[in-house]
Parts: sequence; C-alpha cells; structure tokens
Amino acid sequence: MTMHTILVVDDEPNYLIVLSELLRDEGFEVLTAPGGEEALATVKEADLDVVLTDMQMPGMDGMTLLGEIKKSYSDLPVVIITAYAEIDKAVAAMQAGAYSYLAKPFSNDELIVTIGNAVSHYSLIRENTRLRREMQQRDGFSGLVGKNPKMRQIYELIEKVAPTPASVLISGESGTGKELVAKAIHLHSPREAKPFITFNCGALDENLLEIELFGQEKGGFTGAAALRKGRLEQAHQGTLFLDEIGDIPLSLQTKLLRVLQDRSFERVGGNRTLQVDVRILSATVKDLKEEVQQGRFREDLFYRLNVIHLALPPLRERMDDIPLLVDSFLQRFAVKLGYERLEIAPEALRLLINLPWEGNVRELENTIERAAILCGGELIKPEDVQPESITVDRDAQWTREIDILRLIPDSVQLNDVLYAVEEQLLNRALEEAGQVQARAAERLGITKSLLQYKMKKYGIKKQK
Ligand SMILES: Nc1ncnc2c1ncn2[C@@H]1O[C@H](COP(=O)(O)OP(=O)(O)OP(=O)(O)O)[C@@H](O)[C@H]1O
Repeated sequence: MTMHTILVVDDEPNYLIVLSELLRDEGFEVLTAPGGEEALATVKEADLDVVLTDMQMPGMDGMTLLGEIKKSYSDLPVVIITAYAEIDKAVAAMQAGAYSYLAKPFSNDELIVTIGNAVSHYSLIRENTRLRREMQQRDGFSGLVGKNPKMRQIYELIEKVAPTPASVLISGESGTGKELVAKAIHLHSPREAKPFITFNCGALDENLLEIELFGQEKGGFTGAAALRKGRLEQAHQGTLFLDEIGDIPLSLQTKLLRVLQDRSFERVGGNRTLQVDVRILSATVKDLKEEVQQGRFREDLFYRLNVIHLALPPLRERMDDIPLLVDSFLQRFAVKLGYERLEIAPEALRLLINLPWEGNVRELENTIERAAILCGGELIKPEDVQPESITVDRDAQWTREIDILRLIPDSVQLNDVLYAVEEQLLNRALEEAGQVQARAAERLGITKSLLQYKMKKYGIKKQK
C-alpha cells in the first residue's frame, strides 16, 4: 500500500510534535514546517497528499500560505486549523479553496477523519488526471484507431456516455466509423455482456422493415405461420443500434417513438403490448435537423434519439491519423493473407496522405487490402495503391475492338511493354490536357499524386 504524506505546519514546536505523532500512529508519513515560508519550500519539493496548517503564525500566516499553494497546486488539499473563536476566518479559508478546517480544540478522531477524507479526495483527483493523461496519449480506443484531437474528444465522450442509459445519435459521412463507435459504447456500458443488435433502417421495404424490427404474431390479421421476434426483442437487456435512421419511413417513426418513450410496442399482427429493456443508439449520414425541417422526420423522435450527439469527423479532417490507420490495416491484412511481413514504401504512404478519401476510413481500409493483395506480400509500392474512387473499366469497348497483341512483337518482357505503354499514355494525356496535371490525371483515371509519381519515375518533366 502506498504511504500518504502529510505536511504539518505550525509555529508551536510542541503542537507540531503532538500532531505529527498522532498522524504517524495512523500510518501517515509526516513532514513538518515551523512556518509558511518553510512550508511553501516543502510543497515545491515533496510529493504531498495533504497540507495541515495552523492559521495564525508569524510571518506568512495560514491564509497566505493557502493562497500561495492554490496558485500552483490547485488540487492539493489544505486543511486549516483555527481557534474556535475565529470561525469567520475558517469560512474565509474555505472560500479561498481550503479543503476543510478544524476548530481548536478538536478531538483526535476529528483530525484523523478529516485528514483521511482529504487524502481520499486527492487520490481520486490524481487518478482522474492520470486516466485523462493516459487517454490523451492513446493511439486509439476500443478498435477505433486515431489520435487526432477530434478523435480523442470522441473517445472521451464515449467513456462518459457509455455507462449511462442515454440514447446517442452518431452522425458522420459514410465510412467514418459510426458502427464502430456504437459498438464501443455498448462494450463500455453495463450491458456489455448482453446482445448488441444492429438494424439497418433503410434496407428493406416498409412492411418487411416493420416485421423485422417489431416482430410478428402468429396468426393474427396477417395470418403468419409462426411467431417471429423482431430485432427490438432480440436486443432485450442489450443495445439496439439503428443504422441509417434517417431512412426510416414516417409510418414507423411513431411506433419507434413509443419505444423510446416507454419501451413498449406491439408485434405486427397482434395487439398484445410488450415491454422491452433496450438502450437505443442510432447513426445517420443525413442531417436529421434538415430532415425534420423538410417534414421527413418527426421532431419529437429526433429529440428522443439525440439526447447525446456524437459527430464523427471525415478522414480529410484528420489526415494526420492516416499513417496510424495504415499501420493497423497492414497488420490486420498481413495476418488475413498469411504474409510474414507487410510494409508500405514511404512514397506509397505519401500518395495515400494526398488523396481526398471521400469514402473515409472504409475506402482507406479497402485500398490497403487491395494493395496488399496486388503487392503479393512484403512491400506495398506506389503502383499497388489504387483507391476505390478510381475504378478499372474492364468492359471498356476499345479493349474489344483493338487486338493490342498484334502490335506487340513476340517474346518481349512484360514490364518493357507496360512501361513503354504507360510512358506514352502519360505523355499523351499531358499533351491533350495542355499540361494541366489534374486534368491529365482525370483523363487517365488516376490521382494527381499518382500521376506525379509516375512522371518522376519516367523522367517526364513538368511543362507548366
Ligand atoms: N477509427 C477507425 N479505426 C479503425 N477502423 C475504422 C475506423 N473508422 C472506421 N473504420 C473501419 O472502416 C470501416 C467502416 O466503418 P463503419 O462501418 O463503422 O463506418 P460507418 O460510418 O458506420 O459507415 P456507413 O455509414 O457506411 O455504415 C469498418 O471496416 C471499420 O472497421
């Protein structure tokens, strides 16, 4: 067990001895100071848990010492000892930030309880600060990778809201990690061991959607052959994650609102009212406020879902996280593809850092997976990097019209042909685009950064 250190400050040597002995007997480590100045020097040097000081002392008195300590060590608890007749001074000390006071004469028990409370209070503050610092240094949280300040704020919010029953609305562009965030909230909540059920509100037609979410009674007016429990019931005692909530039809919004209000609902085709214990998380790429204004989304439902709002930043607003994300994907795909080693060449990484990433982290993840396959293991090179937004049209008409092979002499090296063709294509595209690189890249269906990389590779000089 760690020993807690108390600094006792008093100009009366006998009193100092008595207090120190008492506290030592209780297992505290005790340092002493005969006055305010000496005490301040000790505060700066020692790792203290509590300062216990007399109010009245010659030179720097207890009140001034308190003020000085609070300037630099605002969390360190200071307990003031006052004469019973000077209770007004004790009140002033409390207002100035003292943790507590002891009015003379006080009993041993009073002293020990007050100091014990101050020690526990400070330990809690220190633990919180340590956790916060640890969190600030983290590279990720619960499967989410990234240490950009915007992501760190998200981690902090997740930690705060996860233990509560509050409904959380997660917004963000496609591929920003909304589902991962929902899972992290569930995993840090008291419902962690219970089901996490996802329901995609935009996937099916209206009737099927209702059955899928609320279930269906056997027989009833729909004549269903068997009873079917919906996702809502499957999530009982756990978490229901409503993905693409902005797509849920208006007709189902009323029924969902009731679930949010009192956790009650009826299965389709029945009139038995059932109760369910679920926490509701939802996600949207749409601006739900705008949907409310357009009359497509119920305002009361919006407020019920949006008790806490978590807005995920697009990848382009946290480009500094790309190397970390790439690193984690490299590790994942090396294992998945059975490679002993998988790394990325610095030029290839540089290419990735310059792309717009409209598909966010999902697009980056897919790009790395494709590059990992294309490179065949070990090292991803710039030519292996082909983001999703750049697609290859294998059915293009021209490939069927021209017999390219007729133009190529027999027994040539594959790379010689590819390099020659690539170089000529680059030159032609640049010429046709009036040397405007962005336009040339667009004609070729590659990114500007990749074009620049290839120009360097073939020694094609910039004309503009
Ligand atoms: N911060 C992140 N760290 C690691 N992987 C991430 C991160 N964000 C997203 N991903 C990965 O990107 C992919 C997309 O994430 P997810 O499905 O959570 O996004 P989404 O915002 O819910 O997308 P959509 O709106 O299209 O459903 C997943 O494979 C996920 O693992």
